[in-house]
Parts: sequence; C-alpha cells; structure tokens
Amino acid sequence: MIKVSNLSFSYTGGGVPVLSDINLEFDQRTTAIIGQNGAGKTTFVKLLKGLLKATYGEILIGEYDVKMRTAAELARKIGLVFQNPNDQIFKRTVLDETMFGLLNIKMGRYTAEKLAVEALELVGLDDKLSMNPHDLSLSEKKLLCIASVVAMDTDIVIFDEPTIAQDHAGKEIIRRIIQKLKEKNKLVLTIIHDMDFVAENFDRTIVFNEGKVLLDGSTREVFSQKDVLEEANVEPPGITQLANRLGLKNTILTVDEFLHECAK
Ligand SMILES: Nc1ncnc2c1ncn2[C@@H]1O[C@H](COP(=O)(O)OP(=O)(O)OP(=O)(O)O)[C@@H](O)[C@H]1O
Repeated sequence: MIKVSNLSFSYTGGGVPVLSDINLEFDQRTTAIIGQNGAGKTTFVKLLKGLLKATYGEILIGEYDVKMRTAAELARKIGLVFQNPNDQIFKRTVLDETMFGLLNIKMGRYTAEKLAVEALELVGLDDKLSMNPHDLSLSEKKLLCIASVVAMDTDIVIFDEPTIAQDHAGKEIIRRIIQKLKEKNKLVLTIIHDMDFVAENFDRTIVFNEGKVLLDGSTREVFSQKDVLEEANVEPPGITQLANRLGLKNTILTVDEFLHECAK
C-alpha cells in the first residue's frame, strides 16, 4: 500500500542527508519504527504525509505519487498524529478540534459531529466535548490528537510516540485503538521508544539508524538481533533481556511467553 524507493532527504539542500536511500514497502502488518533520537524517524513519516518533499526518490501511496498530490488529497489517505500535541491542536473546544479535519474535507456538520464523538468515545474524552483542549492534561491532549486522526478514517494511520506521557490506562486505550485499526485493515505505522509496547503490539519492526534502515523484519526476528540492535543503541524489551540473561534459547517478547517458557 506504501512503496518507498531510493528515498533521500536533507533539510539543507545539498547538506548532510538525514535519510539516505530508503527502500521500504508497507502492508497491513502493524509496524513499529524504532531507533535512537535523531535517526530520522519523524522526518521519514513527514515525507510519507507530504509535509516534506523528498530530495531524491519516490513515495507511492496506492496509486498516488505523494509529490504530485495536494495536502487535501493526502489528508483523505493518510493521518499523522504528531509527537507533540501542541503542534496539532488549535481549536477552542475538544469537539471542534476533533471535527476540524472532517469539516476541512467538506464533510457535512451532522456526520462530522457524529464521527468526532465516536472517536472521542474511543479515547474516553466524550465527557469533555466543550472543554478547551489547552486545559487537558498532556496525556489527554495526546488522546485528543489520536481521536482527531482516527475520526478521519484514513487507510493509513501514523502515530509518532503515542505512549509518551501515558500511564497504564492510556497505553491500554492506545493498544485497543491499534488493534481496532488493524481489524479494519488500516495500515498502522508507529514511531515509538517504548520497547515493551513494541514487543506486545507490533507484527513488524523497522530499526532506523543514522538515516538508514538497519533492520526490518518480524518483531521477534528484530529483537533476536542483539548485537545489531546494540549498534543502533536500541535496548530490547526488559523481558527479552531477562530471558537472554537466564539463557532461554527462544526470543521472548511478553511476560506470558516468558512464564510459558519457564514452565517447560
Ligand atoms: N526542521 C529541521 N531542520 C533541520 N534539521 C532538522 C529538522 N528537524 C529535524 N532535523 C534533524 O534531522 C535529524 C533527524 O531528526 P528526526 O526528528 O527525523 O529524528 P527522529 O529519529 O525522529 O528523532 P526523535 O526520536 O528524537 O524524534 C536530526 O539530526 C535532527 O536534528
């Protein structure tokens, strides 16, 4: 559904590339993009969304060549939840914020409100419709941004660090939303530093390092590559590390798997 070919990008014209020669295809597998700060992850998803223009290479979303499409056309295909909610929120009420994108693609007010309220129910903010978003906690602001993007019902949904500032309950809401999107055959891409969350929720994991793809495979395959991950300064999930130290042979991703393996 997304095909990225020979993609390179530099913020300063001919300067040092932030991304070099990226070749990736994305399908319906839930996919985590990981890697240390500055590896180029956010730049990559901004290119997918058409917010930045590739210095070199091509991005195809279905039949769309991203660089030939308008922001409005891309808004119907691809939703991006920014890392920092303050980059996304600008309306005066929670409901208006969630309806904004829908009204912007010329949806009628009645349907837009219905979809917005449904999305706010999903994230547990439906009792705060008339609140000013700036009076919400950081965790709630992030959930509001998620609701605004989910309401758009795009085929592709990208989250940039959704679990930051979330407690267990907030992470559970995000986990459920990702599952729900997957069930609806949406392509879900998530930039994330929380490796436990990655291990528990994503089919595929891609490791970015210094603007290149260092690893790409099933989450289990990727977390089994201890030495390569070290090169990218990525620590496997806590439970995977514990299992390694105890000498368990298989790559363990969850506590349940750990207990099951220990009981053998
Ligand atoms: N607007 C910008 N102008 C110039 N350089 C930028 C800009 N945005 C990001 N960079 C640089 O591009 C590189 C990649 O940044 P990017 O935000 O894509 O990395 P990241 O992997 O998402 O990091 P993080 O995990 O910290 O969000 C970094 O060196 C960063 O300083």
